[in-house]
Amino acid sequence: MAGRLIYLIGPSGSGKDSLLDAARARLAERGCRIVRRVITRSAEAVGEAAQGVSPQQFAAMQAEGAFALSWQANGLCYGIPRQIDDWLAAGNDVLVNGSRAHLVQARERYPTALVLLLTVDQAVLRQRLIVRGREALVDIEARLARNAQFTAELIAGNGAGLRVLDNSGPLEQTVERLLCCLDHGHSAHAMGIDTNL
Ligand SMILES: Nc1ncnc2c1ncn2[C@@H]1O[C@H](COP(=O)(O)OP(=O)(O)OP(=O)(O)O)[C@@H](O)[C@H]1O
Ligand SMILES: O=P(O)(O)OC[C@H]1O[C@H](OP(=O)(O)O)[C@H](O)[C@@H]1O
Repeated sequence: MAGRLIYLIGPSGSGKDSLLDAARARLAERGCRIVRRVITRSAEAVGEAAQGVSPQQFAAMQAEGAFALSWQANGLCYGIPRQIDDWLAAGNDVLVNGSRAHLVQARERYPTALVLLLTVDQAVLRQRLIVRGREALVDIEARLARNAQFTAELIAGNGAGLRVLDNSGPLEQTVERLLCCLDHGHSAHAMGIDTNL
């Protein structure tokens, strides 16, 4: 049986990468793979969770059909390697750190995708971005401003069927919520279930 695409989205700084790191071993136990993204960010800034490439390399990879999904956001290009289709065909679930702006396209290509929206209190979010210190303050403000656009779009209906996971509290709690979602197809402790945000 084919695996399921799990498309994790949420504001910049809501904790997508942290959650995937913290849940990595337990996801692997369940046969769920986490895809390593290709990003046009410097190798030092992407960490192990992504492959950093130049814009030219990214364009060449895209032209070769290397990506199952790709998008642009925050001045960067993001690609999800086509390898995920082999994993899905082999029966593995595949977790993607996705983009809210690319949700419609992701659902078109993977109609059975489970979409998880990670949320965090706005005041906590700003603080976490500042403490993380990956972007300059001006870029942090741009990322926070970008969120307002998505809140409006999700309220307008694009978010129907999303499962919401709140990450305002300890990460361990969010890991449990994620695993509950995956094991039972629903999030008993999530902030909302099948929300129409
Ligand atoms: N539950 C949590 N409690 C405290 N700090 C957290 C929690 N989750 C994440 N953080 C911290 O918040 C910051 C942002 O997290 P992270 O980089 O994982 O977010 P992200 O959603 O992947 O962001 P982006 O989309 O910009 O890559 C990090 O410094 C991380 O350590
Ligand atoms: O704002 P939206 O479209 O949801 O997401 C845009 C992209 O920005 C973030 O990446 P990062 O902060 O550059 O690592 C997300 O992970 C996503 O890929």
